[in-house]
Amino acid sequence: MKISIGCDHSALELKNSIIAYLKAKGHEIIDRGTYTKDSCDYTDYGYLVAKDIKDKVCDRGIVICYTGIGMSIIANKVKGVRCALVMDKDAAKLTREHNDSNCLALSAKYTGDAYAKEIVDTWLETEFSFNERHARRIAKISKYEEEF
Ligand SMILES: O=C(CO)[C@H](O)[C@H](O)[C@H](O)COP(=O)(O)O
Repeated sequence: MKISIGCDHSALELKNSIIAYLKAKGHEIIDRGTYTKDSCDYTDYGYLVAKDIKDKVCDRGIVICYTGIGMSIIANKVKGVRCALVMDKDAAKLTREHNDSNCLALSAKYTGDAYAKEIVDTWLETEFSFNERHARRIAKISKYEEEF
């Protein structure tokens, strides 16, 4: 899979660790930064990843900040992006099955390195359940998005 990934200063180590992990598994990575621990704004990196999803230059996106909240907010501003902030493996599975989420937000504060990788694996490996009610709700998200 081609995965775009970005973080702010608070999540640099987790981002780099996940990138190394995913590359070792054969995934293609677009690293949108940040690249140093200098304080920066999560908005700029979350936007770049979300834009990659919107522009279809990647299959999925992963965004990471201290809580994961800021990143999920900015990513969800971009049309077509369904970003889920996930701290639990079961939720990683459910957000793929129910929401067909195309972006995963992680927290460097609340989620340790090993568990974050388990979440990433689950999220990448779980397919959307092509169920009428889930498809209908996702279509409504797109419809409401068009209205604003
Ligand atoms: O947006 C956030 C909070 O929801 C992110 O976790 C940021 O990483 C955090 O705000 C960064 O804070 P800092 O004090 O500038 O390191």
